[in-house]
Amino acid sequence: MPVIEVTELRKRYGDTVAVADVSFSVDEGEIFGILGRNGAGKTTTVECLAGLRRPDGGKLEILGIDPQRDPAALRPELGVQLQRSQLPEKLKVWEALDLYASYYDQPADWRELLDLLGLADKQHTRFAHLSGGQQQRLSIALALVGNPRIAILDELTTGLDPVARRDTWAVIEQIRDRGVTVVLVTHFMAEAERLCDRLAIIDAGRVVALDSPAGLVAQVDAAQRLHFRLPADADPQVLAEIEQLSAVTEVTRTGRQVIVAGTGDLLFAVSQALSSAQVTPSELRVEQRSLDDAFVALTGRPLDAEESS
Ligand SMILES: Nc1ncnc2c1ncn2[C@@H]1O[C@H](COP(=O)(O)OP(=O)(O)OP(=O)(O)O)[C@@H](O)[C@H]1O
Repeated sequence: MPVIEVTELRKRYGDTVAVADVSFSVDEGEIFGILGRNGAGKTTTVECLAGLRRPDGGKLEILGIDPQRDPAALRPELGVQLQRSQLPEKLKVWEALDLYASYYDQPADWRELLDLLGLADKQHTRFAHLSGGQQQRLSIALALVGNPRIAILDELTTGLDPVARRDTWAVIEQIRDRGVTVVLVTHFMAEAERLCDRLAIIDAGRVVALDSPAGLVAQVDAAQRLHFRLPADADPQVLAEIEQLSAVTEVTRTGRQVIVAGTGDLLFAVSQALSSAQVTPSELRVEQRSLDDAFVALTGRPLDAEESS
């Protein structure tokens, strides 16, 4: 059952169109990802969802509530952790949680949240003395302290080291296991692939694809690639024959190293051609298609190299 419905959302800032046309729905209990490059319109989309920005057009419903029309009804249902959230440096962890809990009629037990997030021993630590990962985990606790049914988490693991990032992923899975629906904004491919049940890829303010990570990969008819090494005495004519196969789109040779790109039954067709020419290749491997390939095929460009790991 959808708990969030976004229909033809539009938002511009002056001449900049941040969101041109975004539609998606989020089912109860899932981790729904919004993946895209910097500036794609992800934050604007979730800020509109959270009622923090007024859309120029389109329709938004969270649990049947319009965030602009009835923000008071939405507040107890929605926990929001936005990018660049900062707390006063001297505020202690327990003070922040106690303060945020006081905003709600039926807050969660924040001590339990501290346990869940591995911050129990940091209760009396000031915000400025927490590590980046601990600050992020505190921001998740603050988003959950109102006992929301839905949590929006924006660029949660940006700036974290790989260990802290993986710890945070485990926490998000635990939150989902507690029945909270999670909307996760990210520009990390691995994060989207690992965590999200479904994923909207947003590019230049539009949804260009929406499916499970595996479904997105399967949608893309990206070339399969076979890599192998020819034996020193191989007749080079075999590559000309491989090039003629209907499954093959391209053959690239660098010294004895060969890459064959193609579709369909590529592995079978190439193996047969090699075998009938009595050529036994070494180091044969098939390159799997990935979410990165799907992203490139759908948007025309990769995520920046340093961002996609
Ligand atoms: N307050 C604002 N005023 C003017 N332009 C803005 C404002 N906020 C965002 N933009 C612009 O709108 C576009 C979409 O920005 P948005 O922050 O929604 O994208 P994003 O996908 O979340 O990117 P990032 O990951 O960098 O936050 C960008 O071109 C951005 O520069």
